[in-house]
Amino acid sequence: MSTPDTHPHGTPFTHPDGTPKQLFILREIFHGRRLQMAFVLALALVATGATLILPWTVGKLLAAIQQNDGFGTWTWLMVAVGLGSAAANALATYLLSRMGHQLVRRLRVRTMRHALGLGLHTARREGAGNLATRVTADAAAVKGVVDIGPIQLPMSLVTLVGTLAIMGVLDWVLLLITLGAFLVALCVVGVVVVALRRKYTAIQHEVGALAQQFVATLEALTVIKAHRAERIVAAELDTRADRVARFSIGASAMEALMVPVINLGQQIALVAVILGGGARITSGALDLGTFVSFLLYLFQLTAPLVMAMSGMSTIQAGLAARKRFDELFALPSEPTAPGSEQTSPGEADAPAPSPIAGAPAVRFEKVHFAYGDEPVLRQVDLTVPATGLTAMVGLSGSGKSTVLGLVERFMDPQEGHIELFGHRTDRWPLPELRGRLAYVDQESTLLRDTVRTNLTLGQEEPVADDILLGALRDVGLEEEITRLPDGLDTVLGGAHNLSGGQRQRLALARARLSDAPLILLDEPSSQLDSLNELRLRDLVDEISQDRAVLVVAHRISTVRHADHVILMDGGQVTAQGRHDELMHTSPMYAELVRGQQLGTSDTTTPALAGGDR
Ligand SMILES: Nc1ncnc2c1ncn2[C@@H]1O[C@H](COP(=O)(O)OP(=O)(O)OP(=O)(O)O)[C@@H](O)[C@H]1O
Repeated sequence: MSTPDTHPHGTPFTHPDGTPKQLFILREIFHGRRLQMAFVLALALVATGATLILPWTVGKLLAAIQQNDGFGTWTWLMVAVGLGSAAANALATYLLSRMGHQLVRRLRVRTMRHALGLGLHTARREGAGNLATRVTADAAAVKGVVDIGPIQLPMSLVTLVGTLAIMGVLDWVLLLITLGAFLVALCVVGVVVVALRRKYTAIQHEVGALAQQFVATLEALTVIKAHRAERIVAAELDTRADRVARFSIGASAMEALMVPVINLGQQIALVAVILGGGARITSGALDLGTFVSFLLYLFQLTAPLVMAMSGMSTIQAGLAARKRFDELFALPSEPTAPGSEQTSPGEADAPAPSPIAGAPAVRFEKVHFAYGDEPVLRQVDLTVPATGLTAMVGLSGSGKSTVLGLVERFMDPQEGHIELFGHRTDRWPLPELRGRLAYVDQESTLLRDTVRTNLTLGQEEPVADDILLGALRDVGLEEEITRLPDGLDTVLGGAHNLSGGQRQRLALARARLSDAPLILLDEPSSQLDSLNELRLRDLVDEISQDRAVLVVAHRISTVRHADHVILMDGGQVTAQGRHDELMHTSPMYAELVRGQQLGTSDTTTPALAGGDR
């Protein structure tokens, strides 16, 4: 059985070629920037070369001073080499860092687009906080690889090898003494670098989980405060933060080992070289100038070594983050995402089918669907006529919202098929399919954006103010919106929030403005007062004259009004027909209606979606 975001035939949510889209950091940096990269490389080589010859010029200067001959030239050369090395180094670092920021920008854009293009179920399973961490902390970790990986780390290694080579030329015996002294230190550091990778993976995973839990907590803030549960949820968050800290402290302990171990290696090497060098000078095998140069190279050895080792740990963190990006990019996206590279064969490129005249707006045939193992819809057959109002009723949890989600293709059925205006939904290009639907979800979700944006969501052309105000008038919201400080341009969500009923009406106005031939309304009147409910009824009547409206009905008044009623029970359609017919033919429907009529004080518009199953 396929997962909810997976089509039974492998489309639309599977990868076109079945391979995960990996993040190749170095390839991404070099792509289209070969010249710039070559320039940075040249600068880095100049800086490294200058660093390598600096001690040699010092040795020459010393010799010139001893012989009192030409030390001015060597002084100037030494200063020029020192300054040249610093300038080339600074410029290379800046250019590389700039490229890193550009790469991170591209990575963030790609991540956000990919996240927006994920199937709804997948995105929710991943979690908002966890996805957001990819754009923040994980992207920053990848930047570390760019700063270190392509230039600094190789240059450190070149400097290291170059320094060792020059030391070998100066005195190979002293070089052997140096290597022996450093060997143990390097082994310890090598083990630490490998262990760090595991630590960084764990830290990034825990940071994602912490962000995820924090976001989920903030989303539930009203309930948390109302139940004075701040302390309990804070304690849970503390536990998560503790886990992050524990792993981070473990990593810090390892990182802290590196520099002292290398320094210790250097100290031991220094003592050994001084003793060995003294003996060799005494025996005449080594002169003082060469010995001083050797010592300077020995001092210079630590910097590239520390850089290489700490660079390795930064790279380990970046590679652990890269794995998290790879995991995200491997998640299949819907073929609707803006700029999505993923299309489903034969689907996204296909022209939109023309609606078949006389075909119903929606037809389910033997549809079976489960979010996990437990079936939510079983063998569902239903029809929504191309015009008129169709009401779907049933107890809570009977699968009504799931039916709407399947029509929208937020997920696909595991068995059976669904038709929209005579064509199977899996044959419609997804944007075309959704372009034919207007959907008001159960929560009447609004964007944290202006009233105007919320009203015209999905419309490509700007809509005139009088049309927007007309739609607001139809849902009784015109006055309330014009009273807001910036009217249609007031940003909702922050200082200006709407009540539940106002949100519901705004969402209805958005559906009103759309010219979609099928309107899906998920309990649109659950928070409306009787006056606004009457408005809604008029509005739906008007819209359904020439279009199909499928409404998950909450109130008996809506159902009475409907041209067609679908009764759901336990994931199955148990009856379909007109309200009057069903009152006679379906005892369950009659009982539901009567039970609800008795169970409410408002006998004119009693609620129909009743108690939990
Ligand atoms: N995203 C999801 N993941 C897992 N299970 C889900 C998910 N959404 C819904 N369900 C389950 O599917 C079943 C049907 O849910 P659905 O929301 O379709 O019912 P409904 O009839 O619309 O209920 P209500 O009237 O309360 O809104 C329920 O048992 C619910 O727990």
